[in-house]
Amino acid sequence: MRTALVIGTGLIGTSAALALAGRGVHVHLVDHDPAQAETAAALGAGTDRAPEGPVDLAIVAVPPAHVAATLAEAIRGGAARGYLDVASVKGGPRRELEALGVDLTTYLGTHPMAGRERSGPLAATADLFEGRPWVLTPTRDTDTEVLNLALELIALCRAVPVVMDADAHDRAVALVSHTPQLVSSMVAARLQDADETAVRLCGQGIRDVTRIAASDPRMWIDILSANPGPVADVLAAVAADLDGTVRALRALDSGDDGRREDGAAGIADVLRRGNAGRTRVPGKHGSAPTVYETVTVLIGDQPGELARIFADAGRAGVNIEDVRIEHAAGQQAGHIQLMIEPTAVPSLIDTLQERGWSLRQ
Ligand SMILES: NC(=O)c1ccc[n+]([C@@H]2O[C@H](COP(=O)([O-])OP(=O)(O)OC[C@H]3O[C@@H](n4cnc5c(N)ncnc54)[C@H](O)[C@@H]3O)[C@@H](O)[C@H]2O)c1
Ligand SMILES: O=C(O)C(=O)C[C@]1(C(=O)O)C=C[C@@H](O)C=C1
Repeated sequence: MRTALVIGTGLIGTSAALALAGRGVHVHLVDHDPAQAETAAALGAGTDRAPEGPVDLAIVAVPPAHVAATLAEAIRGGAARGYLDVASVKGGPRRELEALGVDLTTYLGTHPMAGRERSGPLAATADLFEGRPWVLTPTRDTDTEVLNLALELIALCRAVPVVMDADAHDRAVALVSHTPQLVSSMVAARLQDADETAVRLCGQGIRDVTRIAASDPRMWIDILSANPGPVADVLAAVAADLDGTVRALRALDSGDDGRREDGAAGIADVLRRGNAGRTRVPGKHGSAPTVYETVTVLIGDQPGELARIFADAGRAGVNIEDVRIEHAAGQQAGHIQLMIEPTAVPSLIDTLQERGWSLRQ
């Protein structure tokens, strides 16, 4: 692929453009808000000048409700040899395109399973898709050329291609993406009017559960409107668990020993099923889940602390698999949690203690 056109230069469009531009593809950037395309160009994602002729691949990265109309216009205008979209839902946009009577042989519906709770080009990064699944939904009519262009895009973004049927994709993301978004929003919504004395105690648990509650509601209204049935099915199952859990907690709160025992069994059941589900979440880069050990270290809120601790971990020969930072309320310090292979724990602890770091249990 030598040339590409990205239509919609927000988080996803600009991230793909940055990856392509960084690997030598000439990328043109278009957005219905020209300031967004200008920002993406200033970040090094390509040029905001229109291409002079058809490009190799057009990537449509606009909100789901605008995907079909944007694609139809690009296909009818002959903007590219192949066209794909990256929307979070696949069945609806394809049916809308079919209804518009567009020739769909050069079109492929795709969905990278990577993103962030922030929107716009300034949130984009060239490595957003690295190691992440990128779903392709070809049909019998899809041209081999557009399939090959999509595979090249995915390889250039260092993602992992996964081929699926569009409706099966929508049912899968209802479970692993769309319902989690709603549940995160509902937990975060409890905080809206909560007392400040409670909110200032927020620790890592609630940060983990509510990160995606900061996502753009307009985008999610679009996504959920295009996948309401499958999401309602999963949410109904969650609601049944919620009902059972409330009943178990009420029983635990009663004065009757038998009811309390039943309540404890109900709570244990949901927690154990949660453990079992969590072990099925793939690890970094889509590999089999790995259980890491966490080493927690106190860090000061001053320049260079993170660089210093990473350098000391490097000195211990330890690969940091994941990292989290928790800032202590009202203090010039915080905790950094370093997730590492269990066998590396003794050597990391020894080195960090030698280098004067304060470790926490
Ligand atoms: N945010 C995520 O985590 C994520 C992950 C994977 C896929 N997606 C999908 O990627 C697409 C883009 O999402 P995003 O997070 O980058 O959103 P975003 O809000 O960051 O960017 C969308 C961009 O599209 C532009 N736009 C809107 N309508 C347009 C039109 N008709 N023509 C041209 N430009 C238009 C907007 O000005 C904006 O710059 C969506 O379809 C979304 O479902 C999002
Ligand atoms: O990590 C996040 O912030 C995301 O919400 C990303 C996420 C997801 O659910 O995994 C959200 C929607 C997209 O369609 C794909 C990815």
